[in-house]
Amino acid sequence: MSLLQLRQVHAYYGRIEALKGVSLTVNEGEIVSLIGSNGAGKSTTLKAICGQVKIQGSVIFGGKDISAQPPHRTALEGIAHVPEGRRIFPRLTVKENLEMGAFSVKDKKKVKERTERAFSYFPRLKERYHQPGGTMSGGEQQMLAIARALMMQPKILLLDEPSMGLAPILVDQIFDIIQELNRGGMTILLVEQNAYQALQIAHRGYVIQTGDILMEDEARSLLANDQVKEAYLA
Ligand SMILES: Nc1ncnc2c1ncn2[C@@H]1O[C@H](COP(=O)(O)OP(=O)(O)OP(=O)(O)O)[C@@H](O)[C@H]1O
Repeated sequence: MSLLQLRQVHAYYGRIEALKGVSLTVNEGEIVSLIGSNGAGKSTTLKAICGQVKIQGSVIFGGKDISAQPPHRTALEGIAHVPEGRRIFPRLTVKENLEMGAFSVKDKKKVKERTERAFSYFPRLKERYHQPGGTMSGGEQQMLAIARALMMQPKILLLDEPSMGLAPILVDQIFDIIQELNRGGMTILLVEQNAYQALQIAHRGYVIQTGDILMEDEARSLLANDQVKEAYLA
């Protein structure tokens, strides 16, 4: 069943048309990877979904048109966005960062349960519970950014370049965790420049180029596609 649908979405930064009619679907339980080169419109697609840019066209989530909704509303609908550059609160501890992720949840017991659940995916964060986020390694900060997004118990995770700037061993760990989250039932839309690994863990994928969807297919077909290999997997 389709959880998220973009229908002919156009997005603008002033006069720049960053998305030129993007249509894509994410079904419940899937990992869908959106790949493309620098400036292709990957981050803008995620921003369009969560209401951070002005759009034309429609975004349908769980059967409801959420096109005109601002970010705090789309978050409440169940859309969690982990932006590029892992914007955690650097001076707050891991614990406080996680609590901020669940700011609208008043029941402390629930917050604690969710924290424990996040730690089951990210045991490293448990060891760093009282450490300020900004003093942790890049990989740990990425883990914290994802864990914080999980605190709202979203229906979908939008991940923007989670592997960016990480050492290969940490990239592998992050991709493993993304897969594990998906096995636990989380639906994921993954934006990545690391096209090879992103397609390896995805069910389906889309290729975006200068604001247009160029291709869509099963991830394994995209991995085997000569055009994709030449442009994105070389
Ligand atoms: N705030 C902004 N103001 C003006 N133009 C912008 C802004 N943000 C993005 N753009 C432009 O919109 C287009 C798409 O950018 P976007 O960040 O979505 O690409 P991307 O595929 O995520 O690239 P990258 O991998 O480099 O992050 C680019 O041409 C970019 O220069």
